[in-house]
Amino acid sequence: MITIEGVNHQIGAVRILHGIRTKLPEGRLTALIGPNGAGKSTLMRLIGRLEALQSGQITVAGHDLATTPTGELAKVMAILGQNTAIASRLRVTELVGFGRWPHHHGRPGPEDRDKIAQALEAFALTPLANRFLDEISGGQAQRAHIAMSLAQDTPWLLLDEPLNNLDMAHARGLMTQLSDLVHARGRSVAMVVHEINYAAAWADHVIAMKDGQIMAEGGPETVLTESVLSELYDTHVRVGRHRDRPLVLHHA
Ligand SMILES: Nc1ncnc2c1ncn2[C@@H]1O[C@H](COP(=O)(O)OP(=O)(O)OP(=O)(O)O)[C@@H](O)[C@H]1O
Repeated sequence: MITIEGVNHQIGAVRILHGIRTKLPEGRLTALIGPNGAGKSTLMRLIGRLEALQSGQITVAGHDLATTPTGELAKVMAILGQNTAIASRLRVTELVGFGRWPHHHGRPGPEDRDKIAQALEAFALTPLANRFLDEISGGQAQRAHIAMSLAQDTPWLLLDEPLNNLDMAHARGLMTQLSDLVHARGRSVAMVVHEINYAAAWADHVIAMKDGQIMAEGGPETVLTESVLSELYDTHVRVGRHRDRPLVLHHA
C-alpha cells in the first residue's frame, strides 16, 4: 500500500496540493484522473521522490520516503515521469538496461540480461534493441521508457501518462500488460491517465483530482459517474456501459 498523509505542496507562492490524504491499494491498478493542472503529476513526483516532500508523510510498502535510502527504494518502486528526456545517443537496449541498475550496480548478470530481454520482448522492441533513441519514433521511445521501468522489476510501478504517443493497439497492449502484472503477478500499478475510457476499462481503483485536491476516489463504478465526471472536468459528460463497466461518452 502507498499511504499519503497531510501532503501540501507549493511552488513559490502558489499552492499546488492541499492536504492530500489517501491510500493506494496494493495488488490493484490505480488510475489518477483529472483536468490539466489538477496536481496529478506533482503528486506522482512526490510519491516517486522526484520532488522533495514539503509537508506530511508518504510511505510505499511500509517504507517512509523521508528515511528510506534511494537504493532500497529503487527495489520497491519504479517511476516513469512525464517528458523524460534522456541522451538520444543511447541504444534502446541500454536504456532498458538502466532499469536493472538498482539490482546489479554496474555488473549485470544473466538474470539482468534475461529481464532486459523480456522487457524488450514485452514491448515489441526486440527488433529495435540496437537502434539509438533518436532513430526511433515517439511512441517507440515511450515504449522503451516503459520497458525500462518494467525491467526494474519492482512491486510498485508508477507511470505518469504512459499512454502518451501510443497508438490504439499499443495503448491497449500496455493496459493488458499492466493488468496482467497486477492480477496475475501481484504487482501494484498507479498511473496518470487522461483517456478516461482506459481507466474505465482497466482500473480497479480511481482517484479523481481537481485544483490540488482529491475530489472523489473508489472503484470505477463510484468515480466514473456522470455527476462526478461532469463536475471534475466542468463539462457535461454522459456515461454508458460496455461489458459491465462504465463507458464515457464525450461527443458534442
Ligand atoms: N515548476 C513549476 N512552477 C510553477 N508552477 C508549476 C510548476 N510545475 C507545475 N506547476 C503548476 O502546478 C499545478 C499542477 O501541475 P501538475 O503538472 O501537477 O498537474 P497535472 O494534473 O499533472 O496536469 P496535466 O494533466 O496538465 O499534466 C499547475 O497549475 C501547474 O501550472
